[in-house]
Amino acid sequence: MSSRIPPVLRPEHPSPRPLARLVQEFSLAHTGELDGLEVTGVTLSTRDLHPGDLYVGVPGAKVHGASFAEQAAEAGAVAIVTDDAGAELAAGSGLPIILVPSPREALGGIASWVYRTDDDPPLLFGTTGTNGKTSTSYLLEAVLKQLGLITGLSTTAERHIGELSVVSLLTTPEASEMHALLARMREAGVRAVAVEVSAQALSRHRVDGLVFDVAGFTNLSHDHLDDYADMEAYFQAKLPLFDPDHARRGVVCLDSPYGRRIVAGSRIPVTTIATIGHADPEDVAVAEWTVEVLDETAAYTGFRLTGPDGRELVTREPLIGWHMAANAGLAIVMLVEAGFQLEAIGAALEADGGIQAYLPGRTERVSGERGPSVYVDFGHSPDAFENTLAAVRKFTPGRTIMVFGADGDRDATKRHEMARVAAEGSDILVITDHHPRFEDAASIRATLLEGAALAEHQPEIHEVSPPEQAIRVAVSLAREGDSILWAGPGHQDYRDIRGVRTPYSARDEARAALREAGWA
Ligand SMILES: CC(=O)N[C@H]1[C@@H](OP(=O)(O)OP(=O)(O)OC[C@H]2O[C@@H](n3ccc(=O)[nH]c3=O)[C@H](O)[C@@H]2O)O[C@H](CO)[C@@H](O)[C@@H]1O[C@H](C)C(=O)N[C@@H](C)C(=O)N[C@H](CCC(=O)O)C(=O)O
Repeated sequence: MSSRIPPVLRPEHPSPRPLARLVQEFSLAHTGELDGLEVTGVTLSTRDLHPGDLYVGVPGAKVHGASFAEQAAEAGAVAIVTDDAGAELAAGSGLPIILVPSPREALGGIASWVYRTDDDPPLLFGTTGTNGKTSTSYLLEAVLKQLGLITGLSTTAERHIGELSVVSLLTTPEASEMHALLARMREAGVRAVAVEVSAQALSRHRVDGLVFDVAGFTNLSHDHLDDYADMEAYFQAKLPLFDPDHARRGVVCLDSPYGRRIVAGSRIPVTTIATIGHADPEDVAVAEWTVEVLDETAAYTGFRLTGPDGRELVTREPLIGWHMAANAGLAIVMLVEAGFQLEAIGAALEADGGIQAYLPGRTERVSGERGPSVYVDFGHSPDAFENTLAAVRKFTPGRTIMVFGADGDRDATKRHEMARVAAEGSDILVITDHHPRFEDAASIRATLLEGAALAEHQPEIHEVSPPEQAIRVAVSLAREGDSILWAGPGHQDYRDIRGVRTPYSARDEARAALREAGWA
């Protein structure tokens, strides 16, 4: 058992800035003497506080960050930035106190100032939406690399600085970490960065102080309704990315009905893209760019991207399913909007190792030549299940076996629908555990069984815990020609059980199960 918290990437050679200047430039009230104090970093966690940091005490869901002011002082913080409530809590710490109405809202601007991230920034791409934002970000990175740029990446899976890779804790890091990451990227010569932007990040000001050159929207469907009151609130959380504070221009995919609403609510110039046969025909008719899937196999998808002024790109990429062609189309149009020529992008796609780029755990085939095809996927919403199951079924001569569990302590309202969609699209369903967190795994499975019972089509259903056992049961039931789709864990290398991250890889478990069954 181990609990591993990924490191926060910071600049290796921070350049100190006078704290008095920050207060002056931002017109902030303060108590305590600031003259002579220099700041080299910013954090909102004492667990990641370096001497010389400004500690930003935010009111959290559980506790006010300012209640850790004394620990911050002991760890070498130069001052604390907080609100009125925080100032009372920090009074005994001996730290100078800089007052702001909302520390979370102030964090992005302050971090940008400390790390000087608005000084010659790289090309910034930000992608949001329920499904496809990680894949789109990886695709952007892959093509940008082929175009000759040193790239950076921030996704739910990993952060990349050129060739350096570190696993992620949050999908979108807190603003202090985001700006530290960008400063570290600058040291490494990074000139283009693809960032996955979650709704929670927008609601919590995690991308404040960044202006994306191009913002992308994939789609919106049921997710995160533990955090948002309803779909409308979830939609509204995404909209600020399409605001001049956050992006210069946008590319909006119209495949879900929310695309049209993003266009209507956007306050920046946007261009649109839609997938023929999947978006509403009226949206396809008005979209400036269209994606048309031409041919598909279990190994690749060929598609045509058509844009204004007769622009066209026909390509065949090692991506599975129409939804991946939609993500690729979005990434390509985002690059066009950033000023790259479609022809150059086409050449980058054709180049060896281009988009072959590693898309870890995105309908990743982990089986070999013999035996059932086994795919591990990261999708964990009903919509993602539907698309991935449809793609897998299409190339499966035999039966489709699905293995999945649901997140504990995350949106419980989607569990019935996830299970119903999974039952509808599979011949055999193996219901198992995912990250139980602090919930009871057996009762999550019971809810999933209830949801599966709502499907019109009833597959053979097994309930197997833990997931290491579930994949072995699935493999033992599979025959040559069958496919197994294990949805949820994707690239992740741990399971969260009662707050402890236990090392575990679905990809490794699936390979081991195939070996033990004599298929590999
Ligand atoms: C609901 C939520 O967003 N919570 C975030 C929030 O935690 P919190 O408000 O509970 O913080 P708290 O425990 O009350 O502590 C308050 C403050 O005291 C600080 N503190 C606390 C203890 C201590 O010893 N020292 C210290 O400095 C904390 O760092 C924090 O700044 O602030 C923390 C510090 O930055 C975040 O790690 C934490 O994200 C948690 C881990 C989380 O799971 N967030 C999810 C909802 C999330 O943001 N998900 C999205 C989308 C995922 C997706 O794409 O599906 C994401 O972008 O990851």
